[in-house]
Amino acid sequence: MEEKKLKLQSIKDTVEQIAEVIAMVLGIEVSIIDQRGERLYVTGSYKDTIEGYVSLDSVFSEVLEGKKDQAVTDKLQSMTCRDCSYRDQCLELANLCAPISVDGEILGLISLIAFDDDQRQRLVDNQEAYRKFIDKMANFLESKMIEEHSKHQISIQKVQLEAILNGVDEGIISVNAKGEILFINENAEKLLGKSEKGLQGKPLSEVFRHFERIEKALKDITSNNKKGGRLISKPLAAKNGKDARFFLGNYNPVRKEGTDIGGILSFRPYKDIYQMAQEVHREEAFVGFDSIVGESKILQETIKIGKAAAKQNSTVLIQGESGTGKEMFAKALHLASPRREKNYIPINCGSIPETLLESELFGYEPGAFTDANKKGKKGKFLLAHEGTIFLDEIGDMPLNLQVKLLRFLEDGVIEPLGSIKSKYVDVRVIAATNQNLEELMEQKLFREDLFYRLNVVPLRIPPLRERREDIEILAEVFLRRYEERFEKEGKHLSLEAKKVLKEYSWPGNVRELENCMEYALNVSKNRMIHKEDLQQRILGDNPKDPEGDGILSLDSMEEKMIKKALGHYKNTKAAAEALGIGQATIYRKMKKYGIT
Ligand SMILES: Nc1ncnc2c1ncn2[C@@H]1O[C@H](COP(=O)(O)OP(=O)(O)OP(=O)(O)O)[C@@H](O)[C@H]1O
Repeated sequence: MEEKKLKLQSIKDTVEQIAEVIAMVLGIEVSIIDQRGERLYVTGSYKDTIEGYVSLDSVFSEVLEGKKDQAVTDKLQSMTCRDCSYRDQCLELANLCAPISVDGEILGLISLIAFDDDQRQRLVDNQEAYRKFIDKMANFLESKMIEEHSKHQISIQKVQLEAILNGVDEGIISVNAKGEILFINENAEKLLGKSEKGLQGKPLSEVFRHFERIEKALKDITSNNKKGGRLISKPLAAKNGKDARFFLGNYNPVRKEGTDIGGILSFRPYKDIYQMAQEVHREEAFVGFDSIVGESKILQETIKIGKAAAKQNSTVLIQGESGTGKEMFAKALHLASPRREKNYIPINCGSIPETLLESELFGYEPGAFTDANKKGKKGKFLLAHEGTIFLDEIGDMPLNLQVKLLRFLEDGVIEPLGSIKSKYVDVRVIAATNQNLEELMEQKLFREDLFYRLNVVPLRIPPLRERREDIEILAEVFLRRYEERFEKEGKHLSLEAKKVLKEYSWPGNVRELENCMEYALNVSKNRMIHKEDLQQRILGDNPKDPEGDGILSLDSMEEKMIKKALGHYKNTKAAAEALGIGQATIYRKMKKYGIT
């Protein structure tokens, strides 16, 4: 953007007033000329007789070019006037000029003009005093021009700043030292459902519920901290009739020379932040094979097989105990495959009731059942068209669906419920199980033909106890993953704690280790995570209560109760019923605590 230059025209009113003041005080006419030689103002009765621009060979041009000093120019004696092309029309007998300049650049001049002999004589006699006076006046015009220029710059900056603030996704409100609203951006208007007009001048406590508490918290931080308090990620509820709108906000005080002169509140809807956090976590959580942590030879070998398998289109059967990372491998296979741009659709065959699994997988036609969605439903296979479907817990798939899956693997077609026609879909299948499929086959619970169709590329994920070298690095990765969430950064494992971790059998594998680190981070009280900060089961059969007071965390209680119920009933359905939770919930919680 071109920066506006300093110009005398921008203070035209002041130019006129100053010219009149000088003329009145000195009794001599005054002309003020700008940088380009235009007479901006002439006092007295000659106003209309004098030409708009000075001639280029006049004494004024010399002053504007910085060639002449400020002595009186007497027309009768001046060489410049003798050669001036305007000489014959010129009515001026003498003049005294003072340049108006800023930072060495001449931006115009003030000229005292004698139109008669009396004025000329006074000019000659008092030139020293007059010169000082018009110099002062020139200085005044200079500072006025600078002031006008800064005002202009500030107004441009204000417009730019408002455009920036209106362009951000957050709501932004600035307040003065009393907490009254000065500015509110367009997004804040939208989020609060109120207009800027209605909000200007109002205290924030009229806009947000319980803002007084926030102000008090701020004061408390400020009184303990010379730099002044800041609030980060504070929950805010905006008053909106009976309803409230919820946000997370940051408040930054604006301070000048140690004094609060106001503050800036920025806020986003709570919902957005939650979604964003989830997305970031998901993104950060997985980028493919590179996210699979572990340096053991056996794991590296498995990754190598996985990478090679990813390039082909063959069906992969991932086998491994619960929590070994089967799902991770499945996702990594998809991301390393030519299908990576298409859908990856995971489905857990064990956590969906048998009656629903068929429609979940293969969908149904419009009007297939009386209480079904009238438009029909696309099954996971159709959603995964050209991509990958991950059939987790394949060992739990009921036999009738095993037939349908086999049909797909053999002919590439599926049959949605209620349809008489088969549909062709292009889907790569990755299946996983922590069960022993050979045993299931012996018990006739798993079809042999399906097994061989699935097991084209077998991938066995080794349990953690077979790759103890990975334990320390995995533990470290999980500590770093959770430390931000719990705001407990820089924690490390003591040598003793590492030893315990390495010796433990890890029946819940990596998931159990992950939970163990989350727990340890939670309970540890100093920078080092000691062996006492680890869960009791990891410490051994007869561990000491780390707190010594018999109090368990709610998570530990939950884990204990689930184990007790499972031990007692020997099946998940009955255990879930006894605990008063659904079957999907007990599966989720079993997964969480690494219970197999
Ligand atoms: N090598 C690894 N590096 C990093 N994280 C891992 C690794 N292996 C497993 N995990 C983590 O452990 C947890 C369990 O992994 P995942 O769900 O893939 O296991 P799973 O074998 O599919 O379990 P289940 O059989 O119970 O479904 C996840 O949070 C995953 O991020």
